[in-house]
Amino acid sequence: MPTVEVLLRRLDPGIPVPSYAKPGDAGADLVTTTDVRIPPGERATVGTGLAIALPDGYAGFVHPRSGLAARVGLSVVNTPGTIDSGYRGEIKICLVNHDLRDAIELHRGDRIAQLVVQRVEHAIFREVTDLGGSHRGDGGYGSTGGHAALTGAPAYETED
Ligand SMILES: O=c1ccn([C@H]2C[C@H](O)[C@@H](COP(=O)(O)OP(=O)(O)OP(=O)(O)O)O2)c(=O)[nH]1
Ligand SMILES: [Mg+2]
Repeated sequence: MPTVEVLLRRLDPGIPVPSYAKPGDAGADLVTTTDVRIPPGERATVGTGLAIALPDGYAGFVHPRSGLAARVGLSVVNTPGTIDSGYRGEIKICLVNHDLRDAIELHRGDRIAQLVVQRVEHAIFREVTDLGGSHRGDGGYGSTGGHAALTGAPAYETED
């Protein structure tokens, strides 16, 4: 895995420096600094106790952890949260409980999301009147079919 140095401050010295659980992992786990209870369907913003300085040309993306998502319905409201290279404040995470029945109890130090550091580029937007042709053209929003149907409707549209 290629690496990039990211300057980091621990605003909360009791919180570990983020680390990758396995050598090929894309995300380094982030923890909550506080205990929090998220009722069904509600959200809560928690601190991670970390501030970073990403190099120019990089951004951080805060993704949910799939195990917690599948097990209890925990996700990130604005997934993936975008950490700009110029941001020096505490990385915060806006969590959401997608479960409709049970609250989620989180405790200080629990790993609740993961930070993916990626290269990014700025576009130079050049306005034109003709974008040129492509195979897809302007077909979007399910134009290729195969999307799930609502209850009672056929799974695939038929030609007749
Ligand atoms: O999950 C997140 C998302 C963002 N941020 C911080 C870092 C980021 O650089 C800054 C701004 O994020 P964003 O641009 O997504 O939010 P905004 O609502 O557009 O705020 P702003 O007007 O400050 O850009 O907030 C976090 O700590 N956690
Ligand atoms: Mg913004």
